[in-house]
Amino acid sequence: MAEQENQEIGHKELAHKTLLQSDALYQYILETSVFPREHECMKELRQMTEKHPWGLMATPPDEGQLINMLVKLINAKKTMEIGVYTGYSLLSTALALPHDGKIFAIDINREYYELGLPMIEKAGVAHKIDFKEGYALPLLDELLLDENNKGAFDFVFVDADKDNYLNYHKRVIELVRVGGLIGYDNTLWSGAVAGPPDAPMLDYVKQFRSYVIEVNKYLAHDSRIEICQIPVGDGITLCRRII
Ligand SMILES: C[S@@+](CC[C@H](N)C(=O)[O-])C[C@H]1O[C@@H](n2cnc3c(N)ncnc32)[C@H](O)[C@@H]1O
Repeated sequence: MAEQENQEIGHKELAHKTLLQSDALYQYILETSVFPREHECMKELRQMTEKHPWGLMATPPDEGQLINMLVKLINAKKTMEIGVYTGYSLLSTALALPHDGKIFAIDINREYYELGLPMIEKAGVAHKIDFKEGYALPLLDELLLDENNKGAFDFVFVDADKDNYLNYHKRVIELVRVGGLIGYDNTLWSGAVAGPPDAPMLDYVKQFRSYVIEVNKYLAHDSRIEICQIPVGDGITLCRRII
């Protein structure tokens, strides 16, 4: 019984990430809005990633579509991604950027990135990506040593270790320009943020739940930003820097 409850509050059968109650509705959104528009190389990358043992880590296709739209709406040219994995959100960003746009992309694991790289190359956007293998925190600190990087980024997508989100925010807020956007992924954390701490939940959900709650509280009261919580995928909090 407990195991069954666990599955019910986690990602549905671990087959996809969505907070929608009905799988049929999610499928409807994908089939009517996302898949007909999905770039051929994004599709290839997504299908390859779905077969990877950690495939569930990837940004889901409806969220990828949202990121692509946001990057275009704010006319972003210089962006950053923290947590690349095989590159689904990276490719959706790269495709939205102008030809001379740039993404500073960070991940501790280059092998993951290299799995998706052939599809990024096929899409003709690999030249926009500056991939850095390493831990994000020291790389952000290094960027901050150069005054020219402060306020230089139009968009930053944060999708790595949840226990560091607050540390990332303290740095990224200085790197994004006023009027620019930061997207923090997984901020609804399978819905566990709204449930009691002793509710049945998958181990990894339990492990990081308090960090996600802490960052959500912080963002809600940070006067340097306006925020908007969007229940797409596992929840993305958009933060627009205002001062
Ligand atoms: C959820 S996945 C990213 C998914 C990706 N955005 C996508 O669309 O497929 C998280 C990634 O963060 C990376 N990561 C975890 N901790 C990190 C850290 N401290 N610094 C940099 N990358 C990290 C992992 O290697 C993993 O590839």
